[in-house]
Amino acid sequence: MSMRMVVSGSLWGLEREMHASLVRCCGIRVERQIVSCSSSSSSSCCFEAAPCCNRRRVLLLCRSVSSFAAATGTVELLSSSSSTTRRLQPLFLPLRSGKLEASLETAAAASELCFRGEEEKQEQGLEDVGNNNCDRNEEPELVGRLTFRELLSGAAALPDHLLQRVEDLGFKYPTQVQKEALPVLLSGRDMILHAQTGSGKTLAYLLPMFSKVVPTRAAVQAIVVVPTRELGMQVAKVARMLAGKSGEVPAEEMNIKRERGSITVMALLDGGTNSRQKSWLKAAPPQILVGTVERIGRMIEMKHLRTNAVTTIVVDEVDAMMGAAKEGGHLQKLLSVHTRPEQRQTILASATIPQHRRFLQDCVQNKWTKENVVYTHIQPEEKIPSYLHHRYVVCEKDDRLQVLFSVLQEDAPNAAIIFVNDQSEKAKRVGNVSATIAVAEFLEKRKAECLADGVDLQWEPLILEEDDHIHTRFSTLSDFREGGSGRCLLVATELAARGIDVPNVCHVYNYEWPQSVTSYIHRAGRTGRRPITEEHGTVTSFITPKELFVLQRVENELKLKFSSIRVPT
Ligand SMILES: Nc1ncnc2c1ncn2[C@@H]1O[C@H](COP(=O)(O)OP(=O)(O)OP(=O)(O)O)[C@@H](O)[C@H]1O
Repeated sequence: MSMRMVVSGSLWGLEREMHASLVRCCGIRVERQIVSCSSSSSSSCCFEAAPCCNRRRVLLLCRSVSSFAAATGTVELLSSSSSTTRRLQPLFLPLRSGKLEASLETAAAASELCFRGEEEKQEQGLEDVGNNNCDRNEEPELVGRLTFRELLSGAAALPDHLLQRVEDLGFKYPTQVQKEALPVLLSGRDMILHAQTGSGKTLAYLLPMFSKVVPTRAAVQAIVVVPTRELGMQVAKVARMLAGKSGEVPAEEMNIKRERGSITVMALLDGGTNSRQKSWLKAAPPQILVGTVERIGRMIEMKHLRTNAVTTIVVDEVDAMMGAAKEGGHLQKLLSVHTRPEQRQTILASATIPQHRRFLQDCVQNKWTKENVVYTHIQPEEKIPSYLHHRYVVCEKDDRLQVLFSVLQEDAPNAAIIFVNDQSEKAKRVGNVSATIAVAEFLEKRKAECLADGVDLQWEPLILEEDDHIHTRFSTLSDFREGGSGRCLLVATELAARGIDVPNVCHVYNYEWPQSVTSYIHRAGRTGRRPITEEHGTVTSFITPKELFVLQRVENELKLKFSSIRVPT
């Protein structure tokens, strides 16, 4: 049986153990977990969990008698208004002297009758009294086929024109993260959205934002903060598609072209022309702004950007930004000085939120979010999508280019990203050739040699790195997205690791081993980006014999298995 689990503040730190114990003692697999930070957490957890209850059972673990009583009371209250909340199950878990499994067994035994009763009813094909035909969707095989319209009509409603827009764009079924997050976000709650790469977080945060924006009001009402220009262009493009702007709007001149009554989206990104951005913001403020944090901060401080009408702030890749000294400072100022949490809905999203409990506390203490922020973690046991295949090749540093060439020849990917590490400042100063250029030039050279022998590899190596001019970066990424006529191989630094979405990338190569496990997750997540189909993607790392030990660490931490490949001859 798979369930959702809700843990209140007093049980923080025990989730991981509880997942394992629930499987062992009760045969329950936790598919999603909610943590509430509020002081009256058990009651607020019930409210949080209620929207999910018409699809799955939700287990609410309480440690003290008083929180259990509060939870039971709230469930009863909710049940009188909605039959679906009968699937919300408070469980009293006294947890004396750390005996988690013993407490869990006793608690589960006490509630078993209730679960078994429901299972038996389902087996006999009996419908729950008072439940409408929603229950038919509770069959596991049908859950994945719930449409946006079914999910978002009724209590957690999305305006019809937006639902229509989503369907017109070809999105019929919500992904897991959208199913979980949208009802809660549409109720107006703040959220820390922690879900795997490629799981569809962008749509999950943009739809509630669009549902609140008033098209006739010429003021910035929503801000999406992103770490890089590249990700900003991508998010702005999705937002413009939702706003009904046809096709891609690459030139920032188009931002100002606002039809009466329609929502406008402006990209306020590093590298744009300051004076133009200023006059656009003044003459025709867009309703939605997608920007890099430094640029947004500067515009606010110079009083070109007014934030008094802002009702939503989204921070995408929040861990990357909070973790960077400069961006972190600007971001904190935006969240707690330039705007106030009680005046807005705040959504902080990422596929990686290290030390999430600490982060949750920081959010509340520093007033980055409201106190009752919901922490939504989709598939907490799976930090990386299960449909990625992880391989490694052992080779010495000096042989790496040749080995890369052989592996590429064998794989023949239509679109791939080859990651190298950022060049150090010292290496730049002494004028060393960057790894991106070394790899791309080598591939070009071998391509030419093969062509001279009558073999057309059809490779098109492209380079993406921070030091390139923004226009070069923009056109490189456009070329890569469009695919061109050949097999596109993007040789990129860490810049391409966060958020970039090119669905046909089937291979990622770590030409240089990433500097952290977090970086491995994000690089790997550039492939396998079709959340509904769960198509496989392959991640191949090139490591020296001395680096072999790092694989074990990643295997343990991410619970994955690397397979070794031999150098193709
Ligand atoms: N409901 C859906 N049905 C089909 N495809 C979807 C759906 N929602 C999103 N997608 C597609 O899934 C891909 C990944 O979505 P998105 O970029 O939002 O992922 P993400 O969770 O933000 O990933 P990352 O953490 O890597 O940034 C995109 O190509 C997007 O168009």
